[in-house]
Amino acid sequence: MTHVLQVESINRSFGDRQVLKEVSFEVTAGRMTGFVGGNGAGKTTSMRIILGVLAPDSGRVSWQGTPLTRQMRQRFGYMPEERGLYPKMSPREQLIYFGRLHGLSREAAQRNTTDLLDRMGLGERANDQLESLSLGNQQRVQIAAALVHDPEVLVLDEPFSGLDPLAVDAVVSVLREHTARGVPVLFSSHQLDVVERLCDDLVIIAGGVIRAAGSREGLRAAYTLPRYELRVDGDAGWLRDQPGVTLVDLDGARAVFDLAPGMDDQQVLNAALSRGPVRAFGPVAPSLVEIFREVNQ
Ligand SMILES: Nc1ncnc2c1ncn2[C@@H]1O[C@H](COP(=O)(O)OP(=O)(O)OP(=O)(O)O)[C@@H](O)[C@H]1O
Repeated sequence: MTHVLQVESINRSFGDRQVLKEVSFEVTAGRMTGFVGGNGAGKTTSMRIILGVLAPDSGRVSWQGTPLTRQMRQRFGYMPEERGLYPKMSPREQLIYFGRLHGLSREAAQRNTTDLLDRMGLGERANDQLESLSLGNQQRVQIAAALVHDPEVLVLDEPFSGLDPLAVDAVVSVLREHTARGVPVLFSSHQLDVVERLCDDLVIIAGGVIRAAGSREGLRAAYTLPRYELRVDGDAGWLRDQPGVTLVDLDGARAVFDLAPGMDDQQVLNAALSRGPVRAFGPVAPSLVEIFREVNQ
């Protein structure tokens, strides 16, 4: 398979503590992949190994079917957990510097810098000293630094932490442009609501082991309970006596219920319709928070 960043059977220990165990997952071109896991689960360690900052004890990482080399990684964009900008330099100087470091011509580096600073809402602060910017704005510069050389692959460690909702949207729109051009994007986050909103694929890690991976919809479907929501005009209490129905929550006209295996949800819908108008009826998809809790149990 081409155009896929492949992490294959990575193991890594620190001393006698194994923190990554046979970690395998893929980041597909043109998709935003959210990497989620609790504190100490192994996200940063995995990302460092992808970028070659840290060596695995065994396993490998490949891009487009070829094991990564230093030269290939030069074309990657990486936002490390430990932010590494120069406090006395201006955002503009830093971004041009990083662009040049990754092989861009001066003109291309300047062009990309101007464009990115504008897109990130930093145009007016472009020439201020970085340390005079708010933390959220410094974070935007850090993200821009990972993007300035038009990377082939993007790996971002907690890019959204500390950003206000408008900044999150600005960053997401820039990242979406990269995915639209076929760039695979891997980002870690603790903000499950943000991940849920913007990722196409998900990788969930706990205790150094990949617990679940796949498309957001696929995971939701896999973890969907036989749980439904019904909203009617009157009282939905009659559901109590409906065969196969176990009420989970009843709030007058709104009910959440589980349906026994093999029961036909359409029978319940018909029963509801025979009593009056039905305003909503359908399966309840689990939130990412619920999936996350379940795989961490
Ligand atoms: N250089 C190191 N030396 C020793 N232990 C380390 C080192 N780096 C990471 N670890 C350990 O490896 C485990 C995984 O850490 P890692 O930073 O990858 O987790 P994480 O999922 O990124 O966590 P968080 O969400 O808290 O940032 C942790 O138990 C951590 O203490």
